[in-house]
Amino acid sequence: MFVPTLMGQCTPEQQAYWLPRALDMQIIGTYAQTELGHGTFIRGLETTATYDPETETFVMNSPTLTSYKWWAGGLAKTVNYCIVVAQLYTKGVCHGTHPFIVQIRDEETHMPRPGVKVGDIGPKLGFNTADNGYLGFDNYRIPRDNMMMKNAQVLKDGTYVKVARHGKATYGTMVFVRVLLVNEAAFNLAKACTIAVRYSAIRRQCSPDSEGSELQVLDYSTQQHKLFICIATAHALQLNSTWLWKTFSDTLAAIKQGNVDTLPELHALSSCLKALSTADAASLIEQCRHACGGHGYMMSSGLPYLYAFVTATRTYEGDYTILLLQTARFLVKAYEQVEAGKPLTPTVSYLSQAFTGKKLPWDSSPDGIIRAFQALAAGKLSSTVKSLRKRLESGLSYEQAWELSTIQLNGAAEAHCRAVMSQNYKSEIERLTVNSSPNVKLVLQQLYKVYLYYWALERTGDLLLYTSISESDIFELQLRYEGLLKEIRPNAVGIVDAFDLRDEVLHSALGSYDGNVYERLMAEAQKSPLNAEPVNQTFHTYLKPMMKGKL
Ligand SMILES: CC(C)(COP(=O)(O)OP(=O)(O)OC[C@H]1O[C@@H](n2cnc3c(N)ncnc32)[C@H](O)[C@@H]1OP(=O)(O)O)[C@@H](O)C(=O)NCCC(=O)NCCSC(=O)/C=C/CCCCCCCCCCCCC(=O)O
Ligand SMILES: Cc1cc2nc3c(=O)[nH]c(=O)nc-3n(C[C@H](O)[C@H](O)[C@H](O)COP(=O)(O)OP(=O)(O)OC[C@H]3O[C@@H](n4cnc5c(N)ncnc54)[C@H](O)[C@@H]3O)c2cc1C
Repeated sequence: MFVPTLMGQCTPEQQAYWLPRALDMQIIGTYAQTELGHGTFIRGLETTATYDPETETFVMNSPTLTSYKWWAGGLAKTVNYCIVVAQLYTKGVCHGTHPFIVQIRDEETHMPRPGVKVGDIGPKLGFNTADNGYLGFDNYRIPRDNMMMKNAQVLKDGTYVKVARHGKATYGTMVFVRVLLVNEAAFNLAKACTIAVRYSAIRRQCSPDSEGSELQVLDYSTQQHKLFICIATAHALQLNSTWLWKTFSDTLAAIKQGNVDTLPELHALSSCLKALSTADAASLIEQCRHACGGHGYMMSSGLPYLYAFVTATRTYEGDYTILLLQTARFLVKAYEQVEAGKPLTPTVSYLSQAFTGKKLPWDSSPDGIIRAFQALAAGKLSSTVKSLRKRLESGLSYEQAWELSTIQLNGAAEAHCRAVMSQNYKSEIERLTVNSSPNVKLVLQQLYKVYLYYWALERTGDLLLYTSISESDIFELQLRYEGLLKEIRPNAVGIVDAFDLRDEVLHSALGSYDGNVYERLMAEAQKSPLNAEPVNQTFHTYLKPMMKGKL
């Protein structure tokens, strides 16, 4: 996050000074925005940067315990520089949060600079290879030039100058990392399902008829139900990640030309796609662990590490709930656009359906299900706006009405994102497989149908509300979904092998390519320190005295 912020928030002159040093690892930095007391509410951050024109410096301070920077990766013991997001004061006026480059340790001795308090925040659920730290300032001075001045400046005499035309220029790094995190979610889910599917092909358990041999657990329908949605989702996230990256690049190019019109849609898309991709990946990685029984609970399976790493992404770079609410904010505005007869941006063009007043005729084809997801999203948004307006009519303020409607707002945002992801998934597969062999086309079509059928069956309640789907349609769809799982089964191992993830990347006794699961589990067990000697010394110090009643 240090380098992307230098690139996004510094003037060309500042980049010329800082970037080469950062890229050459002459300095190591982190991005310190979150505080002990605030992570989501950026405008509530308490760290201050007060400009002193006498010395042409900013004085950094942590006025309260809750103002201590908290969480930044590498902050505890690794970095010697930080990008610190602080409330900027000059001439007695607060201009809100701005980014500053702050040296916190001596480049030679690595000792913390005078006025800097820094340390580790302690053990975490995962991410323990990163020394996330805390940071406090006590009247610590930095040069004026260390304010990152691409979007705003403070002149030598303390005059504040706003440069960027759009108010959220300083949030650019977060959008960039959110876009990256969709790809990270796909990559880590692909690892987990490779591990779980390979293991499920090796693992044999139970024989339905007492004479027969035990079945591969991958042959069980319930195991296929657990795992094939994981494979389909890994592809869905990867294709949406590529699509979002292009949207991000196009928006950046437009902003460089001074056109910020597509920024709100990019923020809405990056928010909900980051939220859903990280939440789906985390829950499906845990589902992969569940599918591997006891051995999935071993650290040597690689699955606990993957879960602990990915579940953090649901929180950092914008908590799941918060980001969906950002998307909901954009959707409510789009709804009002439709009412006013104004044109809509591409990803919300389907919202006009919300005004037909009719249920969408059910069509179980892939395109029909995608249209159903769009009708569902439009219907949920319409119902949410109705609740919002009912509360406003009761005399509540907009903020109060909004807060009371946030459960529905989040539901509408999730439905919108599912519709966007489904549309992208199918259209990207069709675009990318134009020249593919029939077999590849068939397998990838089977996977996106698993995705569509799975989520349609997960959302039958909403489909009954907003489409003409009937009980028998749902019954038929369930049978079709279960049949599709059986069609995929023969190719399942080949499909995860196609992720082409080396053993060194998987780090898994269960998922290694050679399938020698039991030998690897035993080999990993031998590494346990408890196996260093036949009798551990605790027998003599605790167990034996206890058994002799002497403890
Ligand atoms: C958005 C908030 C929640 C609210 O902000 P606020 O200022 O109050 O704004 P609002 O009033 O809600 O809205 C005002 C308007 O501004 C618009 N807006 C808001 N945000 C943005 C934005 N980002 N872009 C554009 N527009 C924006 C909003 O729509 C409103 O517009 P309008 O008025 O409706 O028109 C805000 O508080 C917020 O964002 N909070 C979340 C805080 C957050 O995200 N914190 C993150 C801290 S940093 C962090 O967590 C870092 C984590 C690092 C972990 C490790 C990262 C690993 C990277 C993985 C990738 C690895 C890739 C390489 C792998 C390899 O090489 O192998
Ligand atoms: C592994 C990891 C690495 C991190 N790395 C960094 C880093 O390098 N740099 C950095 O600056 N930060 C980092 N963070 C911090 C991260 O950005 C914050 O944790 C995140 O932004 C969430 O903020 P918070 O922790 O204050 O949670 P809070 O915002 O306090 O959320 C707590 C709960 O309150 C809910 N909530 C909060 N506000 C609202 C609201 N307005 N409406 C409804 N519900 C609400 C949330 O949904 C959540 O359920 C990291 C965090 C983790 C876990």
